[in-house]
Amino acid sequence: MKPKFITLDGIDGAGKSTNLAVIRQWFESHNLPVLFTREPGGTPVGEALREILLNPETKAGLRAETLMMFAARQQHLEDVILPALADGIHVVSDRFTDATFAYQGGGRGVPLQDIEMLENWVQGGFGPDLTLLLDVPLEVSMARIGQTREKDRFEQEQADFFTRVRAVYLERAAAHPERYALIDGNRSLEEVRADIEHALARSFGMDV
Ligand SMILES: Nc1ncnc2c1ncn2[C@@H]1O[C@H](COP(=O)(O)OP(=O)(O)O)[C@@H](O)[C@H]1O
Ligand SMILES: Cc1cn([C@H]2C[C@H](O)[C@@H](COP(=O)(O)OP(=O)(O)O)O2)c(=O)[nH]c1=O
Repeated sequence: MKPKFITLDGIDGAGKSTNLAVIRQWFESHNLPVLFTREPGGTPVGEALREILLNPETKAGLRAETLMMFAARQQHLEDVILPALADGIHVVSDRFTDATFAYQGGGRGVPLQDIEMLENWVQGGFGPDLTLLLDVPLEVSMARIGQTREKDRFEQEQADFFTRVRAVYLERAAAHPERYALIDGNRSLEEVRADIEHALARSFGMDV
């Protein structure tokens, strides 16, 4: 079986971290080799860039922020993602290029054509086989983030920023329904789990 590249994305508070455990358990129970990684991050260079990017003190401009996301991604692809796939290991990334379209494009207003250009430069034609997109209404995301943790540089943004971020995610999923599993994250954990398991099974051609 050709190894798959699967990404998990969505606005902050949609339930990504919570549901990574579901994905992990699914791979374990099907005895499939898998590597979990994240963006920005996944390599020493990427993790150093993550520190800069998420630090509320960082005053990066729009283009510098976007380029740092892609610099981290370039290293991640070269050192982690592509080698694992070449070794027959499936890869699950907690966020990928959809997040750049959504956050830097939708949120910050970087023209989407500029992001597409960088996507082509860094990735060539490479991209996820499946993107699990967790979606929740803004109020739910805000309530969840507000309750649970110290906010990073992106989480400190205001509601209108996340409205634009969410809209770009949803537009991308609507434009390429074959690649995305749009999952309503505003339900019980059991219901969300069932949808994620269903999407994974479908992607692997298993009877569902
Ligand atoms: N389906 C759900 N129902 C209720 N609470 C949830 C659900 N999914 C996640 N949460 C809670 O919301 C908060 C944010 O979830 P988390 O998984 O950290 O989101 P993300 O990684 O997408 O930012 C956590 O406190 C988590 O327990
Ligand atoms: C990958 C990526 C992430 N981001 C943002 C989205 C998130 O707010 C942040 C990464 O946080 P995230 O991975 O969600 O971490 P945590 O769940 O630990 O808070 O980086 C971008 O703005 N652009 C990108 O290309």
